[in-house]
Amino acid sequence: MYKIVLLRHGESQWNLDNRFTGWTDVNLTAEGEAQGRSAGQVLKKEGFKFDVAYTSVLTRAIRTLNLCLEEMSLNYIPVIKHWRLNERHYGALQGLNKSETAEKHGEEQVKIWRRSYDIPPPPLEESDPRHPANEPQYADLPKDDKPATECLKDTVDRFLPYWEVEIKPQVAAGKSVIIAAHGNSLRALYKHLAKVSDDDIIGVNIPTGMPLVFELDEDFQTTKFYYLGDPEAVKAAMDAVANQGKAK
Ligand SMILES: O=C(O)[C@@H](CO)OP(=O)(O)O
Repeated sequence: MYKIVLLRHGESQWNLDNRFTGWTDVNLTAEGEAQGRSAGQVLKKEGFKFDVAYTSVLTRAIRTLNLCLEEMSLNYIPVIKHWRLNERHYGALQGLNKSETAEKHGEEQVKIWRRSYDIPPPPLEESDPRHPANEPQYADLPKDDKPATECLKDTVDRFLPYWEVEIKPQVAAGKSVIIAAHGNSLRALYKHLAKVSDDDIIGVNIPTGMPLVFELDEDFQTTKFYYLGDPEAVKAAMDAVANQGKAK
């Protein structure tokens, strides 16, 4: 049996401001830092130890992972950063307030942009400084890999090859793995591991800073998955994420 841990980054400044974030590289709030540390404490208490960690190239996930590993006295393990674990690109919505967008376009439209499987938000122009074509950390990426926007399906399509080719072989080789990433990039992996349908993934919300454990059999079929922590707090945090797209 294999066990892997998925960890969404702690609260970011734009989570607090309720703004669409995507590939925007915002930092953690003090609360987000505390969530990263508390995830590490819970994992340590539950007896988890990791051999290797994967994260995105975005500060909020990298720092959450580092704070978590520090609490676990695991600063020494390899941390592999890859853009394929980045948050779903939110296109031209990046930077906008979610409630204000719901007031302007309607809650239903915002829910489609936030949670539908295959409808992407409006794209960024390639000339926009926020487009990955204009950001130095993505200079080496082939042009076709630099998104102007993404729906969840696009995120699945770029995350799963990395899971299959890089992460899964490590797990199969007996390494204990933690993946620190983002609400929607983790929904992409969750959808695959928990075999959630395109329709049902709309209802899945992943809270910040709460370790999510997947138990897998030898064939990498999920036998069980659960959050560590108080179930009521987990439920309240999931509902809070869902409600971010409501008009005020
Ligand atoms: O803004 C974002 O990038 C994501 C995660 O914070 O938000 P949402 O939950 O609305 O998909």
